[in-house]
Amino acid sequence: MRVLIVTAVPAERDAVVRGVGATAPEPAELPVPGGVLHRLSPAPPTGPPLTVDVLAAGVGPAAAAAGTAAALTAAAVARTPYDLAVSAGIGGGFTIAGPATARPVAAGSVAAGPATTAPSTAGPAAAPPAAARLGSVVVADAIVAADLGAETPDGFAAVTDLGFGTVEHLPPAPLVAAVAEATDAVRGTVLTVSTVTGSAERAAELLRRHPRAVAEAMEGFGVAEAAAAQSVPALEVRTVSNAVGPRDRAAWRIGEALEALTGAFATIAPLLGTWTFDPEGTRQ
Ligand SMILES: O=C(O)c1cccc(C(=O)CC[C@H]2O[C@@H](n3cnc4c(=O)[nH]cnc43)[C@H](O)[C@@H]2O)c1
Repeated sequence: MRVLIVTAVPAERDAVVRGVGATAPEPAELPVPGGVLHRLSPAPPTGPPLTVDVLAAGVGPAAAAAGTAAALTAAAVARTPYDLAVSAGIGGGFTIAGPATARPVAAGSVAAGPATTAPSTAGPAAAPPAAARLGSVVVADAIVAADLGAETPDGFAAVTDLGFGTVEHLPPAPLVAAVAEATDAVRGTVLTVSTVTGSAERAAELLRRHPRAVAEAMEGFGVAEAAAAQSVPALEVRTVSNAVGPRDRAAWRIGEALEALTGAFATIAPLLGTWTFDPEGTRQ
């Protein structure tokens, strides 16, 4: 099993490396076009060998897509293709749970505490999931480009409404379920935005358009789009550093979120070691 994990910044990469590396020696550093892979080969307790490469590709969907495409292509050309691409890092959490119609937006404050796990049967069409609180782990069951489209007199139109491309990628459901259950994560839609939300109004608008959104970040769709172009499944794992809403950078709990990211990947790495996919993405 070969897994590519893509973060935005080196601090996130290092947090992931610490988590995966709990059972591995020091990472080797391998150059790829435009970046450096940190390669870890943790020994899974059973099953086939696991290679995990972690890449800090930069902030935003374009940098994420470029870095992911470069790493996937280099691996494919070397005849050692990846089986899975993971977008990982910190993110903003939609901190209030409940049905879309009764889902007010947090006005800047984040309720600390353990994550509430969404029902294990929840899929993209199910009821809105639980709140993604500070420090909680979020696993995307849908990776959605939230601002890829056009403003029209009738409001926002996604590129798909205009007849182009895609705005959503769905990670393999069995893998999402296994990773979310193992990490006690909130499961739901993770939005990819090019502009960090900075107002209650914008947060409310995003939730109105995406009632199952649990978090926003800036790279997931880029990773997933690059992976889809090479028929590689994608996953997105975030830990919540701040509430989506009025901008209050001083309230971001980056250290806590990075620690949670390390903890999440210490749990996820052994799972990946035993994971294989069939063409439908179901577990074998
Ligand atoms: O300043 C630091 O020490 C530091 C350490 C690790 C990460 C950062 C970042 O600023 C990472 C930016 C990254 O975080 C995602 N993110 C986090 N919160 C949000 C949000 O509310 N809305 C959108 N994105 C968010 C995003 O993916 C950025 O790439 C700093």
